[in-house]
Amino acid sequence: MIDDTPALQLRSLRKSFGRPAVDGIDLRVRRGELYALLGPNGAGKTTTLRMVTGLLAPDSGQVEVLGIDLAANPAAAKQKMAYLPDDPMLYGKLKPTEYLEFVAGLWGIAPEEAEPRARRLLDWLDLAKHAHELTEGFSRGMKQKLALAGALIHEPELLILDEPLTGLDAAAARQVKDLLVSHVAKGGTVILTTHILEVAERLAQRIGIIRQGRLIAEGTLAELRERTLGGSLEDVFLQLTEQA
Ligand SMILES: Nc1ncnc2c1ncn2[C@@H]1O[C@H](COP(=O)(O)OP(=O)(O)OP(=O)(O)O)[C@@H](O)[C@H]1O
Repeated sequence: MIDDTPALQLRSLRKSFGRPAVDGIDLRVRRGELYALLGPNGAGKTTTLRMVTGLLAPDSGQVEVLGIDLAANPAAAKQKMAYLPDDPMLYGKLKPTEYLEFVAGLWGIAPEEAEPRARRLLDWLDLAKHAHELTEGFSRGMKQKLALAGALIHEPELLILDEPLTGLDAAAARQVKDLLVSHVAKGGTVILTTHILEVAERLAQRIGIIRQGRLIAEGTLAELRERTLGGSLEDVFLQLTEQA
């Protein structure tokens, strides 16, 4: 039997901070998909992701991660996903290996299992040569990559990343993009927000556009083009968000 449980299902998700930030979002992301959420500043993207990852309680609506209801079973749902916030927090007095061991410990991963995983991630993200330096001396990009490694240490199926490429140089951006594409190629799922339209255009199978807390359009780039006057993703985006 084919398991068509979506990686993520949102039903009428709402959050208001005095005024609505997320105003009834329904979303379904398939397993094995790379889905990009776009939207102008303040559209509600980060608020949506924070509710998906259990950091913020919705006013109403439902979040289901790989068929698990987040509100009913938060620990099981969180085990399935990783969240990379746009301003990840690290512990400056730890070295990358210590940080990854620490995060692995929080997930209850045995050290003999955590150690090779950490080494693989540090190699992959080209951080191995800094493995024994304190992270307080790291550049923004190095911190971002280490935070990503920390988010991946428990080998989650669903990766949720808020602006993962902001502040990365070309080489680091390439490493992170390769990692995301490889995750999807292995059957995992990635949901990311980005203001870099070219990233969405090149990586995402589907793109969702959020405006004023609502999902106003969704589809492949070709489908979004059909709904508008066409042109580049930038043209399509600006038309859909009425910024053109
Ligand atoms: N903790 C909070 N308290 C009050 N208002 C908030 C809070 N978090 C978000 N908001 C408001 O909710 C709205 C949506 O914000 P959000 O950060 O989700 O937007 P975004 O789409 O991620 O924007 P950006 O692209 O600028 O990161 C904004 O009007 C913001 O000011």
